[in-house]
Formats: sequence, structure tokens, C-alpha cells
Amino acid sequence: MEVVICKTAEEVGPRAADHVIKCISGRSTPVLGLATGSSPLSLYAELARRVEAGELDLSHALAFALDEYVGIDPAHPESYANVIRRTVTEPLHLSESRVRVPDGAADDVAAAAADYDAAIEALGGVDCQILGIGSNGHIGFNEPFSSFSSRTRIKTLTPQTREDNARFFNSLDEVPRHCVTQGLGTIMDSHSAVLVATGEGKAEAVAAMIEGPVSQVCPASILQFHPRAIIVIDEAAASKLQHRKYLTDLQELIEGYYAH
Ligand SMILES: O=P(O)(O)OC[C@H]1O[C@](O)(CO)[C@@H](O)[C@@H]1O
Repeated sequence: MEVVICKTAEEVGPRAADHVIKCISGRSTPVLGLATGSSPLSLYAELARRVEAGELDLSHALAFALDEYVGIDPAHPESYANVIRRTVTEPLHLSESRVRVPDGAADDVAAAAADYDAAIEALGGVDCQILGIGSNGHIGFNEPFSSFSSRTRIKTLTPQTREDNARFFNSLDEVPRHCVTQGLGTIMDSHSAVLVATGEGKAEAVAAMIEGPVSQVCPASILQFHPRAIIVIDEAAASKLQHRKYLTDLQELIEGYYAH
């Protein structure tokens, strides 16, 4: 696990974008894993800026979103299918046919989830998985006590996550209670992962992920076992780390760090 602590929240998107680009460099058909939520928005905006500037071409990329609500109208502006279209597909000029989101409205959601996992595996896995972290330590919608070997499946959202996400809806009642999410096992199969977090509200979860025991209490702590996980955070999100002196930003020097 490499930890990059940025002085300000504004630096996080561009720094994370650098890492995503390194992770997929040399791939003719890069496969991206996409998080939703607020955390990756500045990273997506920076990637879009580089696409617009002609510095980056992602037209050959394929992408798989991490999760989707179950029990939401797919046409709802906050369905993750729509969020991904708005924040990633359109600004990065990806073709809609190359971007997939789990189907939370399928007749058989469990079967659709298994097919989704198999589609990722058939491509040889995700090259770069973009992640945020929930205030309770979730990645994707893998809530505390999710199995470390889990695959894409239906989950129930915790009251904490529903409250955290209520800001995207008119009321807490409108927030779906269930979701379909890539599993921790699916996420761990990615060749590299870039997790972004900003703000004090994430500080406890970030400390548990980086310094805590690897435990299902903090699902993100499984990333301590990921062969190539890069954590890009701001000072506020780093504020509860106890052992900062050991977290030297050395990843630029590690030869082959990004090689598959
Ligand atoms: O970034 P936010 O909105 O704080 O949410 C935290 C994380 O929870 C999820 O939204 C769950 O989908 C992640 O994708 C996200 O990064």
C-alpha cells in the first residue's frame, strides 16, 4: 500500500489522475473500475480535462462501475447508471457500449450480478480500480462484515450509509435499502487500485484502513493485502493517522511498481 498525502483537497484529483494514468499506461484496451459518490469527482474532472486538452485518449477503454442501487428507477438522476453517465461516460468521451454498471433492476439481480463478475474476469480483470471509502470503511458498497472473498452480489445498506447518501435524495426515505456491489474479492482481483479520500469525515475510516488490523470491521483494510494499492488523501483525511512518519511517498522511485 502506497500512501500519498496531499496538502490540500484540490491536489487530490490531479495526483490520483497521475496514478490512474500510470496504472493503465501501455494497455491497448485499459479496463477501468469506477467508483461513484463524491470522492472520485475531482479525479474524473481531471481526467476529463486531460482528454479535452488532447493529452489523454480513453476511447479504447472499457469500464465497470462498482455498484448500483436496487429498487431505484434506472431513470432516476441518482441511479448510479445515470451518475456514471454524467460524471464519467460523457465527460471522458467514452462510448456508452464500453461502460457497464451492475443491473439493479434485472428480473434476477443475483444472476445478473454473477454475469457481471464473470464479464470482468473474462477480460482478465480490472487494470485500475478507482475507489472511494465510506465513513464506515466500506469500499464499493461492501459494508462492515462483508466477506473478504465476496463477489458481485446483492447487499443491504447500513443505516449509516443511507444517512450519508441521503444528501443525494429529497429525504432519507427515498434512499434505497439495497444495492448490488462488486465484492471485496472482485476488487482485490484488480491489477491496481487508486483510492481517494478527502475531509475529516473520512479520517477515522482512513486510519483504520491504513493502520488498523485487517478486519471486516473496516472492509477497506483488505487493501493492505492488495499488491498495488495507492491511497491519495488530503491532510484532513490523514489527520487520525498515528504513524505518519513511516508513510513516505516513495512510489515514484519503485521501479516496476506499475508493471503488470
Ligand atoms: O465518496 P462518498 O460520496 O463519500 O462515498 C464513499 C464511497 O461510497 C460509495 O459511494 C459506495 O458506492 C463509493 O463508491 C464512494 O466512493
